[in-house]
Amino acid sequence: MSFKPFLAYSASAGSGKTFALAVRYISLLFMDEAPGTILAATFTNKAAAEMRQRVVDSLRHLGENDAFLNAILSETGLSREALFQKQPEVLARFLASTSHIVTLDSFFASILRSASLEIGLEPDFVTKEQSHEELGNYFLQELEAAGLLSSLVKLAMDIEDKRFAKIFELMQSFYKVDPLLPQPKAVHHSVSKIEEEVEYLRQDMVRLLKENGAAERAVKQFETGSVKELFGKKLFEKEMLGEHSWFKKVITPDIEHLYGKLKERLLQWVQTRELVVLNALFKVYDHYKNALISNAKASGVLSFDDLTYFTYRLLYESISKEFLYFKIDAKFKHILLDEFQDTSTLQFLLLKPLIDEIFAGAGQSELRSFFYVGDTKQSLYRFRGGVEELFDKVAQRYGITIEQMDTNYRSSRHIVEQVNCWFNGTMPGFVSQKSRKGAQEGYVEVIESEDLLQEAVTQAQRLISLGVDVDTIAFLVSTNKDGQSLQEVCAKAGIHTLLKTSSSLKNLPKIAALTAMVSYLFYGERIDGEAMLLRVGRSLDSIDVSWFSAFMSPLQVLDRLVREFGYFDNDLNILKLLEFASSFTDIPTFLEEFATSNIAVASNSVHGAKIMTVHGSKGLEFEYVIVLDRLRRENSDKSPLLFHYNDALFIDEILYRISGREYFDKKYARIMAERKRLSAKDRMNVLYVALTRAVEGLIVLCKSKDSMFDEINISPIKMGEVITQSSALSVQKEVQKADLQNIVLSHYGTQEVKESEEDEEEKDMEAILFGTALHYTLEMMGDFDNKHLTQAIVALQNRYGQLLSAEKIADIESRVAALIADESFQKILKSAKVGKERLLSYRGELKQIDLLLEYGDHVLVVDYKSSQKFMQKHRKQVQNYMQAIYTLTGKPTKGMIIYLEKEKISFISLK
Ligand SMILES: Nc1ncnc2c1ncn2[C@@H]1O[C@H](COP(=O)(O)OP(=O)(O)OP(=O)(O)O)[C@@H](O)[C@H]1O
Repeated sequence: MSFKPFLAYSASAGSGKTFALAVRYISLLFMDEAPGTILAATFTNKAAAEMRQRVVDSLRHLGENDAFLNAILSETGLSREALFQKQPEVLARFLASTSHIVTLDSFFASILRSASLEIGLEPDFVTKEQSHEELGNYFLQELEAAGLLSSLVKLAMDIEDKRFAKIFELMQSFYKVDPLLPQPKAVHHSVSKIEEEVEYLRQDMVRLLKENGAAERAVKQFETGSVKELFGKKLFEKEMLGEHSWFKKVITPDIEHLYGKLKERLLQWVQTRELVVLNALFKVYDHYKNALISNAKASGVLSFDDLTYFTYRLLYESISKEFLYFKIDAKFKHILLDEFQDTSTLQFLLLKPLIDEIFAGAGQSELRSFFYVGDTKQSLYRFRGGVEELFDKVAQRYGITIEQMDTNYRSSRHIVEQVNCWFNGTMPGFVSQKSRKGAQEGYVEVIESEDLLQEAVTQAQRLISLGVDVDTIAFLVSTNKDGQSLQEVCAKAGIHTLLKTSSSLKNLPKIAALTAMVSYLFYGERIDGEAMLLRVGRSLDSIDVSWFSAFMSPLQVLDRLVREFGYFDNDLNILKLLEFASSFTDIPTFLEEFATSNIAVASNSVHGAKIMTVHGSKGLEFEYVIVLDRLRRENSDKSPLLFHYNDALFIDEILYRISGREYFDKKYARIMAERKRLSAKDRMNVLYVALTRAVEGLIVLCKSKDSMFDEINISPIKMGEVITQSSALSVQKEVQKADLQNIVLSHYGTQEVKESEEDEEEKDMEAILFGTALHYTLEMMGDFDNKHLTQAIVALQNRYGQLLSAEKIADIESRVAALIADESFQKILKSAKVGKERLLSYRGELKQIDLLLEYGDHVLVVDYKSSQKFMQKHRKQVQNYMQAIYTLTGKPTKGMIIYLEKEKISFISLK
């Protein structure tokens, strides 16, 4: 057994840190640890959901991933036999208990919820960001009630600094780190008194300079109208005035002495001003904080910052540890943390009581463990309080061994080599990675271009034309705005893309077109109907909508539209829209509510190249990555206050930022230099994250001047070739207009897109309905397992509940259950890339393939049938599909008909 209870991995991108975390989690389960005692925290909800899925999948299909299996065997020390013997029990136990695979935020929310009454907060709070406007109002009311509105005005006047205009942001930046803030120091001096002294010194200086015959321009440096103006003079960067060429000839010991005193006084001036400003800010901040707290308590709506603040108060100020454990009904014996380099001090402090508890019990007979992984080269969230220094500090504090991992398991050979080459020597502390044995050659290309957007489109089109599936391409950009620009250009070029911000249902063009059609029918604006008609290749004059009545429910109208125009197209998002519409009785309310809705897009129904920011891509991987240089200038750091953290990672200094202060204040100069170094490091980290996301191919598009890649001395190169597994399988997933004109789409839910000639089979309406519903269930299965079957049956009931009897639904469920329990079926899925309901256009016909399984060297076309009644016809149909796939891919193509009959599942292979 190689299980080390206290361990951290600090390792480069793609070296398997998240993989190791999953292995460790499952190993603990096999070591008989209860799921409820293990806390596994990831950075995003998506990562947490993936981790949960991964645990279930791995427990179900333990034997299918050798690397995973071997790692678990080594961690647990169990034999293969023992492991497989335990598998059903471990899976059952995991599924039956509460697991804690979560984000830190949701974990803190759960702690807070279980004991919130202790701090006067109702446990049914919701977590949601609130608008600045709303918070601003609460804040002003609070200040007014305390008679402090005038101090806010005075503060604004005193500071006369544009950066302070965003006072709420400043207040919020305090609130974010509230427990870490220092007490403001008392003010011992008066600003006006210091200003008077400065003025005397300045006048003396002018007099002395003139007496010594200084040139006019030299004297002028000191002939200023205010202390602020004098403070801003660049000449103060000189330690001694004599170092400045304009004063060299006239310098005397008296002048130099005066210069020193002036600098001293100016430093005292800025420090006193800082204290005055901070004290005023803190006074106002107290009220801001009160406003937030009472608002959160009254409304039951908490922002993420509120969540952290309240949890901190709960853990550190309100209750005992014993009481907390009693309340949260869990005692964690194992903690596993991913992406630890981006953990903030506060987050760590919230976890600390739990970690301390683990170490307090270490050495006793019970197994306890703490494990964290991260890569300080990938820390991107300093601006949100992430402190990479925690990585080492935590290891030191608890005596944890930090281990390295040197092999890259993610990327192809050329990518690993090229990343080594770019960062070796340019990124401090970078250690080259090795490629894993048997890694693909892969592909890397760096292209210089002045029109990055156009080039990105050209490159994506080229990849697609070479057979790359558009779903496997990701564009990485610097900002959301850059992403939007790229999405527009891609849309014009006909490349389907998914932007993170477009993941709300109302932003999907297909759904937007459908709801606009409802709007057209109700309000009569012709333009609203155009988008949908264009998509189905019809015109307003050619459609009959006489069935429409303004008194119909939104659901009825949508349902009718979808049926009339064959719009369903197996799209889960249509179902989501129908579900949403079902709660409205009138059309105008539905349209209004939909316009402001935020309904998540069905995750497995989203197709297209992904567009995301580099920050958003952290921890993820994609087959092909196109990284774009920055399209817009980077915003400069304008924050008016600088926080300085001490060794314990608490804030020990808040510095008022003013240009030129570094000439007077050594500590400030040091902090500014450190900040500059860290910003440069952050920029480098962004490049590192961006360039390490690709599995197979990486294309970098950079500008010839002012490129963000300048820091790693990038230059055009090309290594390797694009080699795709499934050349032409990226056939249109979106129905093209031209195709639609040639075919008649049948009603949604049917598997056959082209309506075939009337024949005996299709006259039996009952059988058609049953067959359609069976296909629909199979189509709704995310994966072929029982969990997904349960979900698919819910979808089936939603859709066909009115049309099918309970008996028929139960029949469908048992047929699909029998299919997924069938070993030979699971065997054909193994090592195949699974495509469901693949739409392809062949010789002017649209074909929809139930299940397309792509293996390394061949393809298998699978068609489901509910009865063997028309076997000959079925064979012909599948052979037809095989021919189409063979022509498109050039790969040997086999066929299979799966008969899902009541009594048995049978498989007919076709060659
Ligand atoms: N020991 C291993 N054997 C085989 N494949 C592995 C192994 N470790 C990791 N992988 C695979 O390599 C890829 C990268 O792994 P993973 O995401 O865990 O890396 P990471 O270190 O967390 O990366 P990042 O720092 O970018 O988040 C994944 O596809 C993973 O399944």
